[in-house]
Amino acid sequence: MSSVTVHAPATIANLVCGFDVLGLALNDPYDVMKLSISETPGIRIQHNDVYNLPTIPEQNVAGVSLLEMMQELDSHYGFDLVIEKHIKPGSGLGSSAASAAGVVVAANHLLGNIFSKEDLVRFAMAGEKLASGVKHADNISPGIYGGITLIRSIFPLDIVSLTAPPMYVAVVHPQIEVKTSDAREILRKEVLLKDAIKQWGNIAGLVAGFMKNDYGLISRSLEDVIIEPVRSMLIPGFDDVKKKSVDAGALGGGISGSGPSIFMLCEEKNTALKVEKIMKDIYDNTGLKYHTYVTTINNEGIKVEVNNH
Ligand SMILES: Nc1ncnc2c1ncn2[C@@H]1O[C@H](COP(=O)(O)OP(=O)(O)O)[C@@H](O)[C@H]1O
Ligand SMILES: N[C@@H](CCOP(=O)(O)O)C(=O)O
Repeated sequence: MSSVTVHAPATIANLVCGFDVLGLALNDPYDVMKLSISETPGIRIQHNDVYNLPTIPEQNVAGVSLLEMMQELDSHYGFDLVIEKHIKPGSGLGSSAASAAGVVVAANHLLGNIFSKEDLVRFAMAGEKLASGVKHADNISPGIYGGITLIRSIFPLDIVSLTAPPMYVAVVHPQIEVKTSDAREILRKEVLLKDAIKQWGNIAGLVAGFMKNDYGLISRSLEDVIIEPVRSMLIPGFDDVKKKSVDAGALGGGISGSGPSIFMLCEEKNTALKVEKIMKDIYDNTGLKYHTYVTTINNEGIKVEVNNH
């Protein structure tokens, strides 16, 4: 039986102004998944973690993504999947996307890389639909392509890999659960033209800032006038973290995905460490449990290791 082990990274969707269109992959944390291909049909899932997630394939985002892929295969293979989750579900760090993207990358490897990266995103979006009710690709794409990606269009898929200057990312994950489906439900369905103009100026500015290695432009563009004012109300300490981090020299930041995690981009490692300290001080005062990370952008994306038996 052949098997591979993949490291599926956490991802930060939206990158403040780019709701559903921008995302980046992180070097830490990541899930570890072992996938084996066998001649016994069906998908068998085991979770070696503390999150009590469903193991029935149709209820697990990894199972649903793999089923989507299997519909396009002629042969009737079976798969055994062991998931060791380190990215807490409902963290805003792309926990569901890590499972959905990780499993299709692993299966593609076992099948001889017959599918393109774009195909893999298409399969994994079925997992995101299960988790959040909507097919969005802003977490899955950076996992599969690595680095920072722009989803110019979802139907049909048009994914653009962006380059960016080196940056450090400080993240705080307050231990409250915000389900992506709930955090989407509370959003207004219409936007004012004046807000839309600000928002698309910021998205264009952020993409240009990444591509031109222009930290000043990146910093000025990290502003969200549409989603953040609504969702930030669900996150205790949000305004404080953001203001004090920017005062300490962070380029800017905001809600990671749909929250509750908050991220800050920094040019220097020292600044990211200062921001982490600010995050810790603020959450120590709230009494909420939390976890922090200081990490960098993962340009490689999901890492595949072949297991030798
Ligand atoms: N393999 C899986 N990994 C993570 N979440 C899963 C998985 N399978 C099903 N889910 C469900 O998906 C939801 C978590 O997704 P979501 O709210 O988008 O969190 P996140 O922001 O961390 O991705 C939870 O309801 C969880 O039960
Ligand atoms: N664009 C989505 C991203 C959700 O990310 P997650 O990490 O919270 O699953 C949204 O903002 O709803």
